[in-house]
Amino acid sequence: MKLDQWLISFRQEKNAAMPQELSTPSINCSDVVKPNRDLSWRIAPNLLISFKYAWAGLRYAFVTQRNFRIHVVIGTGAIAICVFLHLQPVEMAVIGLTIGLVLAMELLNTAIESVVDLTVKQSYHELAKIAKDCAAGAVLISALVSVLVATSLMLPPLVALIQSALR
Ligand SMILES: Nc1ncnc2c1ncn2[C@@H]1O[C@H](COP(=O)(O)OP(=O)(O)OP(=O)(O)O)[C@@H](O)[C@H]1O
Repeated sequence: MKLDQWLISFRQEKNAAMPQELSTPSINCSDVVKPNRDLSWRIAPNLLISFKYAWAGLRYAFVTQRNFRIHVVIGTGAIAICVFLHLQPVEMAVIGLTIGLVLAMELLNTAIESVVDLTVKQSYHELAKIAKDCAAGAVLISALVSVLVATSLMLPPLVALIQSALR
């Protein structure tokens, strides 16, 4: 049985089992569940085109989002320092993960901002504020965690290097 058919029969069974005053209005799930994503304006026909769209998203974020550019520069610098300090591969992997997390959060923040702006345009809405503030909060949390991780992994070898240079 297809997913949309299953959802329709599930909802009908659920409504039949409920007292009439508690049952939810019947929704035609085939209007909501679109297995072929009929609501999408365009669907990437193959993997190569999917990568092209993903690259377009990255380029958009880099060109338009100042914070994304700052995080790219800081992340690149952090990787350069890791290489310079000869950190262990696992330490580099952890720092790389946190850099990736921050950049991914920035991209999601940009996506949420765009969807919110598309929905409410230039009008004020309390839910738009919550969505944007929470997305910005997610970026902040990931950035703080990455600073904590980078500091705890880079500081000891950096201090040791400076001390040996001063001797
Ligand atoms: N339509 C809206 N309704 C209510 N509040 C909004 C709306 N648009 C923006 N805001 C408020 O203004 C703040 C800044 O909006 P903006 O679109 O610049 O998001 P941002 O997260 O600060 O952007 P960036 O991540 O690029 O710095 C939001 O965090 C939110 O509090």
